[in-house]
Amino acid sequence: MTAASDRRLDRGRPSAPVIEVESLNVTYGDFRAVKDLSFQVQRGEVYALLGTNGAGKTSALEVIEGHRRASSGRIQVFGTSPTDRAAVRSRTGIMLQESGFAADLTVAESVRLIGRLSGRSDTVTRILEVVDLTSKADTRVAQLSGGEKRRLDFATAVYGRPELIILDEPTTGLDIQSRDALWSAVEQLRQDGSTIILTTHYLEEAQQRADRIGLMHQGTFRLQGTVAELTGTLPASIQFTLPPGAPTPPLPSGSADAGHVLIETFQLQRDLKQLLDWAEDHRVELIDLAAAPTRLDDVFRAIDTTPAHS
Ligand SMILES: Nc1ncnc2c1ncn2[C@@H]1O[C@H](COP(=O)(O)OP(=O)(O)OP(=O)(O)O)[C@@H](O)[C@H]1O
Repeated sequence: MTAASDRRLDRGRPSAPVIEVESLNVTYGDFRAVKDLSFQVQRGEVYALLGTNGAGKTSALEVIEGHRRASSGRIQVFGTSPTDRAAVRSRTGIMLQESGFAADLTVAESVRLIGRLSGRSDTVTRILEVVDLTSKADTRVAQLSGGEKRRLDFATAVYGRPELIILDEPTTGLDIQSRDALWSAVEQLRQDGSTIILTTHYLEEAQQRADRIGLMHQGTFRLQGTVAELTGTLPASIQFTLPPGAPTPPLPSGSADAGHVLIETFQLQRDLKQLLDWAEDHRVELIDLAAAPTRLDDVFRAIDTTPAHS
């Protein structure tokens, strides 16, 4: 039995979280970049840390990676300290925000080096296929494009199919095909039992791919949960224009300038049905009718007015 199938079989059993963060604080001098952050990532989850620029995402990830010491707090990875290299490093693949490869090594040499440093076993051929750099195996790192360098960074994280994969803005600078390929590779790793934590500024990706999201602003979580839980914090909207002389619709609504009506609702389907039934009964045409569910973008835009919670 392979390690991967072993892990798949294990997934049904309750197990300790892979990452446990309790009251994490990271300070730079007098500046508190991360303030009392608490969360857990369960085995097999894809967890996305989202947030505004400077929210503290990379600072928090660096502590989980073991690259930075927390100013205070309790952080456990696989039930031990992330700085316990012997226990954690060989089980963890990390893609940093910025590449650190020697410019004069070739792509194949770089991957071989990763392999030796990781302590995991894999083949250069397989990894180059996963990150679609087979045709660049003999190209020097200095000659790679920005997107190709990012794919080589991804190779560092997935070499040897680690149990925990930490990705800091993995798809920044990648074209749409490369982004889709990266997400397919992540999905495959997750199916094989890996746990993934990542940061991204592409909200659509997080909406489609993450099991849970932590939304950070100014060092703290403003919201944490599934996409449905996050979008459920704001109302959806129904908009239309009433023809002159039409009766008043049955639902509480916002501005009616020039007959334009905006209805905000947490019960989109129910209220839309009620409105359509009313319009039919009263023979009213709802001009330019549009119903929009709440999107992650809306939640993100409202971040300034969302109170902090730990
Ligand atoms: N080494 C450092 N010394 C001083 N301040 C730092 C240092 N690293 C980060 N900061 C500050 O800490 C805050 C959080 O930075 P961090 O890189 O963790 O944010 P982020 O959420 O990853 O941001 P982005 O989305 O822009 O990458 C920022 O205000 C940043 O300027």
